[in-house]
Amino acid sequence: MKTVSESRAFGGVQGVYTHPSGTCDCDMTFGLFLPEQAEDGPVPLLWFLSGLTCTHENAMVKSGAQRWAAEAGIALVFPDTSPRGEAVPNDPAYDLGQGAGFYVNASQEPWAQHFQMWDYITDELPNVLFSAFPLAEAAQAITGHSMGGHGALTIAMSFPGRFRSVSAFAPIANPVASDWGRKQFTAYLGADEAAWAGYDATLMMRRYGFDGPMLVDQGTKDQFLDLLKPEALAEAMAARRQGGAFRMQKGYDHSYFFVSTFMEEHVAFHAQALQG
Ligand SMILES: N[C@@H](CCC(=O)N[C@@H](CS)C(=O)NCC(=O)O)C(=O)O
Repeated sequence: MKTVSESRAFGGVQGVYTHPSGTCDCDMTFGLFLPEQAEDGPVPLLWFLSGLTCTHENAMVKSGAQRWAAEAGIALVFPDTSPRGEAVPNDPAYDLGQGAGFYVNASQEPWAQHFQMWDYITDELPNVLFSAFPLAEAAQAITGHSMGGHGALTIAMSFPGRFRSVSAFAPIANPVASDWGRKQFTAYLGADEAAWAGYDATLMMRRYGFDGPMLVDQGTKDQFLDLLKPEALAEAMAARRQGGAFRMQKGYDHSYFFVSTFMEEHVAFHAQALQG
C-alpha cells in the first residue's frame, strides 16, 4: 500500500492511499479519515459509498463528514466507485463502466475481469483496512449516496451482524425497475434477472430487511426521483416494519449540498449504534 497524502483535519488525519487490488485486477485508491482517538487504539468505522461519476474524492471533500466523525471518534472510509486505469474497460456513458461499478460482481464480458466491486468492498478492502489501521472490526456502520446508497443498503442487508446501522442519501432504491439499474445489471450480470435480485434494496427489504436501525433521506426536488424509486423502498420498509426512518426532505435536490446538510444527523445516528 502506498500513501498518496496525509493531512491533519479536525484533530485527526485525512489520508489517501492506493493499493494493488487482486479482486479488481488494478490499483485502487481510497480515502480514510482517522479521528484523534485512533492514536489511543481501535476506533469504530463508518463506510461511505459514493455515487455515479464519483471517485474516492467527492464525498471526502464535499460531504463535510469529518467534523462530525471527529467529534464522535469514528473513522470514515471513502472507497472508489469502480476499478480504474487504461487497461480497465469503459463506456462513453457516465453511468456505465469507470465511475459506475454499481457495487456488483460482474459476470459478463468485457467487465468481469475488473468490475468486482461487491467483493472489493465486502472482502478485500476490509482486509486491507483492518490489517493496516487502528479500526475496530466489531464496530462498523455503512452509508452512501445514490448508487452508493444502493451499495450501502444491499451490502448491509447481505451481511447480518456486520454493520450495526445503515443509512442512505437518495439511494437508487429499486434498480431492477429503473434505467439506473436495468441497463447496468444487463451489462454486468447478463439478461437473466434472477441474478439481479441480490443487488436490489427494495426486493431485499421485502424479503428480509436489516437487523438494525436504518435511516434514509431523500430530497423532494431531486432531479433523479424517477430513477431512484424512493416510494418502492419506503413501502417495503413499512410493510417489513423495518426499524428506523424514511424521510422526504422538502426542497432538496440530489447534490452534495443535500448530503452535507444531513450528514451531521447521519453520523450521530451511526454513532449511537456504534457506541451503544
Ligand atoms: N453527471 C450526471 C449526474 C451524476 C450525478 O449526479 N452523480 C452524483 C451521484 S449519483 C454525484 O455525486 N456526482 C458528483 C458530485 O456531485 O460531486 C448527469 O449529468 O446526469
